[in-house]
Amino acid sequence: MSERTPVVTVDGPSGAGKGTICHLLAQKLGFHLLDSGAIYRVLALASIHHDVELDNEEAISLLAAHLDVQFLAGNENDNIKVVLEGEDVTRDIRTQECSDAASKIAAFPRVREALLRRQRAFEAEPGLIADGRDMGTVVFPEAPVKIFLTASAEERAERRYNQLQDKGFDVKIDRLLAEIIERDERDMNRLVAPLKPADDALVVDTTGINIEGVLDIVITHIEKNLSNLD
Ligand SMILES: Nc1ncnc2c1ncn2[C@@H]1O[C@H](COP(=O)(O)OP(=O)(O)O)[C@@H](O)[C@H]1O
Ligand SMILES: Nc1ccn([C@@H]2O[C@H](COP(=O)(O)OP(=O)(O)O)[C@@H](O)[C@H]2O)c(=O)n1
Repeated sequence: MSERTPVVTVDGPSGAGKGTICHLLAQKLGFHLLDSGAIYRVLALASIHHDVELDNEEAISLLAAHLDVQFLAGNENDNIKVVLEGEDVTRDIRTQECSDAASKIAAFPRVREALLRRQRAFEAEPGLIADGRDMGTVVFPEAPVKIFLTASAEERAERRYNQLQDKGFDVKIDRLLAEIIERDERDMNRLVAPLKPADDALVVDTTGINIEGVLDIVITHIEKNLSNLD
């Protein structure tokens, strides 16, 4: 990693608000954005499309090395468009099936290794906001600013429920909560790059704090730690 490019890492469990806060930060600071979870989700979908069993580490790491994915900037309020092998999969990668599959394949060391360079290539001037589980611990360990967002599982399930309902998905809150707890366990207990705060991360429990409140806390921390912001 170059010493000059400012990288802000934002890690944490599902529904903690990483994506939301990272979009707002990238807009405010004019930085690039890495949604690393989307890469794991796309790889999971590619595995399903190619009929690769989700326990086949070798085949999935091979797919990872050759993954044909593009992240295309939408218009200002739009999310980034995700294109896998020429097909728009922006919506398909957000299903519960894909979340579950992503967290299963993300536990394989060779899969993570195969995706490392692709993630680091997002680092570019004037700066990068990196959203994920291991951004501060593994992918950008020298980042000058690290944040770890969390919230109670119940609140995260409720946020996810409202979000998926707004997008027109038919979901049940009990199932979402169970899925979030199961995914947290798998992400926190895997042998490589487990979900945990970096030693030098600011940990923010966002339970009961609205998006604006969280953004204030995070911006204050960034301003204190990135000296060259205007
Ligand atoms: N602090 C917050 N309070 C209430 N809702 C939130 C908060 N942060 C995010 N949300 C909402 O919760 C949902 C999940 O947030 P998201 O940013 O996708 O989480 P993550 O990327 O960590 O999984 C979104 O609909 C978002 O608008
Ligand atoms: N840096 C990352 C990002 C995601 N992941 C995996 O990919 C899954 C989906 O990530 P995501 O960030 O899109 O998930 P949500 O927080 O949006 O629910 C996670 O449950 C992790 O298992 C990972 O292992 N490492």
